[in-house]
Amino acid sequence: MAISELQLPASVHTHALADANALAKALAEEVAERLRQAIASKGQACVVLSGGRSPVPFLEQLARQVLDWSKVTVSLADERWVPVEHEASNAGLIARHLLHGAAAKARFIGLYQPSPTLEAAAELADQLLGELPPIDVLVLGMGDDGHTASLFPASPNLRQGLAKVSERRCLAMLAPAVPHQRLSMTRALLASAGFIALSVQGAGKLATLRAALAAEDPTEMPIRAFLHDPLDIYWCP
Ligand SMILES: O=C(O)[C@H](O)[C@@H](O)[C@H](O)[C@H](O)COP(=O)(O)O
Repeated sequence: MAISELQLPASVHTHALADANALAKALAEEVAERLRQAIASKGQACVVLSGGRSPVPFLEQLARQVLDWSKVTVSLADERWVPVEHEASNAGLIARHLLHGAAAKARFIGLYQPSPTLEAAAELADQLLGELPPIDVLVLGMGDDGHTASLFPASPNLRQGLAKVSERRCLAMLAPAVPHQRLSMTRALLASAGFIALSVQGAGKLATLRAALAAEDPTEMPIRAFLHDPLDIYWCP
């Protein structure tokens, strides 16, 4: 099965790449070009990235791109509520695979905050994200259950997290897999991005996308919140 077989809305563009390295390179080049354009027109650029396992080759390719990283703000679509030293930290992932060499000059705004409770940490992150410039580029991943960022089906706060209009930028979420406690940018903030890419690999994720396209309720599969607006899907077998 290939991504071209999906019945996608006209606003969704697909990029089918031969393998994970080709996808990483193509997506990194697209993201870098859009960041250069934002810097040229506004003097600054903001990119919001997702964590997980698959983004590593993309992050390494992005770190190699030639652009004025001192004018770029990098943030995270979501975070596991663990310190940056923890192996599951998305901030740690970004530090290891993107923010080195020239890209170390970028400003990073993370979501993790030490706090007595997850809810209080989300409120702190929400305030900190008040400093986030307009998002030029957002790169989302997607879980097999149709979650994206840390907008997980059945999570408390999910309905608030999926609201099209929201004062909140960040909410506490619960994932079915450890680390359960997550912090997620809200749909309202994520959907404000100028360019949104969804990076997915393998037949399983294609099957998830097919299921997501077969119904409308985003509380069942939160990725649905992003499939009916402009979106570029990068896929490889
Ligand atoms: O913190 C996270 O885990 C991510 O932000 C999450 O939303 C990720 O994008 C999906 O789980 C897909 O992960 P993979 O791309 O590694 O399968």
